[in-house]
Amino acid sequence: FALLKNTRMLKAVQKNATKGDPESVISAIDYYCRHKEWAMNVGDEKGLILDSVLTEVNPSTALELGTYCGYSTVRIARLLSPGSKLITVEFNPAFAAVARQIIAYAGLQDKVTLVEGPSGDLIPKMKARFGIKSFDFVFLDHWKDRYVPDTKLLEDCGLVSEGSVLLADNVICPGAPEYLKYVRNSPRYESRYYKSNLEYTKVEDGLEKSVFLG
Ligand SMILES: O=C(NCCCCCn1ccnc1)c1cc(-c2ccc(F)cc2)cc(O)c1O
Ligand SMILES: [Mg+2]
Repeated sequence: FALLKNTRMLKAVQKNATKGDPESVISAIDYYCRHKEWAMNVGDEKGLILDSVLTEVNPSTALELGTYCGYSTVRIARLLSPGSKLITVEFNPAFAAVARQIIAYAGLQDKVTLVEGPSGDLIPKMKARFGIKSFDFVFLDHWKDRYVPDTKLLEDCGLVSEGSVLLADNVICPGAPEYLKYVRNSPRYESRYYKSNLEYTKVEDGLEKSVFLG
């Protein structure tokens, strides 16, 4: 049933959004998830925080861990400067299939590379495969117990450098307590919590922004 939900979301985008217009794709998904079926997109409220952090960083290379249906992928890619690139990683092929179509519908496919597979295997291959020096911005929104191991992996692979910004979704709900401990206790990060709500609900959640100090 959950997989069918994603195709229903795609249908809602194709029906209600304008092809090539990212804002209308974002609105169509938010409307669908608020009024028809809840889904685990970062959503409109936390999305505004994502937008503001992204605009501040203005990354030339960005990484997203956890594509899902591509909602935050579209939010990020629509704000990238010309020539900037976003790599997004999704483990679930059914999610990835829907995301590709939603990203294409928004007209952002030239800015986005969607890679399918386990983040733990893909991260060490990023430099070789994509010629990435390091990521200026990383959005963590995948399995919450992968936030710490994948952050350590990014450090060990030299994929974050001084000034790189990590932004993590769901640090309260479902929660990523080990991650909060890691970035808040590490002398290598300057961390800040942005209080918000779980997408489309009144439940508390928030985003943690952590600047890598090198
Ligand atoms: O689990 C989440 N995301 C990961 C999905 C799978 C990632 C697969 N993958 C991709 C790449 N590598 C692995 C998530 C969950 C919730 C939530 C909150 C409350 C509730 F009652 C139920 C669910 C809210 C979110 O905002 C989330 O992001
Ligand atoms: Mg999330």
